[in-house]
Amino acid sequence: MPAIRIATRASKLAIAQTKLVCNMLREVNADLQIELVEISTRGDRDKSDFLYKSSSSVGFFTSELEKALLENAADVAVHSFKDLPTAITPGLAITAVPKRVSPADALICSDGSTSIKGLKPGAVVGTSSVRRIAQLKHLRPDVHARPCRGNVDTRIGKLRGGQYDALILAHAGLIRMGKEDEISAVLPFEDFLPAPAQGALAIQTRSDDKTANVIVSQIDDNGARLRAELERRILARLHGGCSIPLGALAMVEGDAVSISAMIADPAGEPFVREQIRAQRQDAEAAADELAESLLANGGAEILARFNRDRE
Ligand SMILES: NCc1[nH]cc(CCC(=O)O)c1CC(=O)O
Repeated sequence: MPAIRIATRASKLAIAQTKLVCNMLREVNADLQIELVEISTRGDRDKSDFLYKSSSSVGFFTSELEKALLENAADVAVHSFKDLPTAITPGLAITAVPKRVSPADALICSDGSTSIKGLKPGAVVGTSSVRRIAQLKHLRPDVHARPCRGNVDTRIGKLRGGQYDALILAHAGLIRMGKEDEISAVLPFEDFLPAPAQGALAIQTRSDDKTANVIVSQIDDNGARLRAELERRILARLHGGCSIPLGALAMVEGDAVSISAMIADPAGEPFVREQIRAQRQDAEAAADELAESLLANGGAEILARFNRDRE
């Protein structure tokens, strides 16, 4: 059998994620030959602080990987699902969403605080995500959010160097990089909703590549896919794929699903958060209903203002 070529970003986290995927693929296919194709993306090269406000950030971490698939320079691309725009690229398919690790956000503090409420007055928190900033300011109007980019090690280095009092990062990324010891708190969903599909991976192939599709589809996890797709459905209804101050989390328990979502001004107010429950077969309609309800109850104004301010 010829080697399957897997495109990955070259960051430590991306490589760690891709190795996990390689292991999953080998578990279902013991003698699979794998070749890694490392690709640098705009997101890896651009270190500007205000990335997440810019509408040109669509596909920032993913479009070069998609291009490699379309040009037949690779057969499989491994993405952090939350980085993938909601608009699907013709010719490509998400063939697997493997079992998801934690969707939560995590707090790393330099002063021993173990919650957002416990941060010292006026603390400086490093994050460039408008979703994290909005929820942080909602809970603690007195703290300051300051942009923080770079890979996980760079960010933690800046924290230890005294540039910030705390950081908010994806729990999943910290787990995958073996940095769980650094975590001060995993943020509870009641306070803090994750980005749509955070913690999930999207494994993409060419739609017509039967060989790759047969192999890759074996590591798909039904529940992980359903949850991530419901969350992204809300994102798609509220926006195309650029980064907006939206959190969404779907939970599946047996035949029932519950979906929570929030949209807020990055200043922390106005802030709208709602939840809906439904039977699994009605889950898509429930996600649409939740998105409409958010928009009707203040979300439309929040979004209009956000989009105006970032132009
Ligand atoms: N855009 C950055 C990004 N994309 C995916 C992850 C973490 C892993 C994941 O959410 O699956 C991160 C870093 C972070 O948010 O802290």
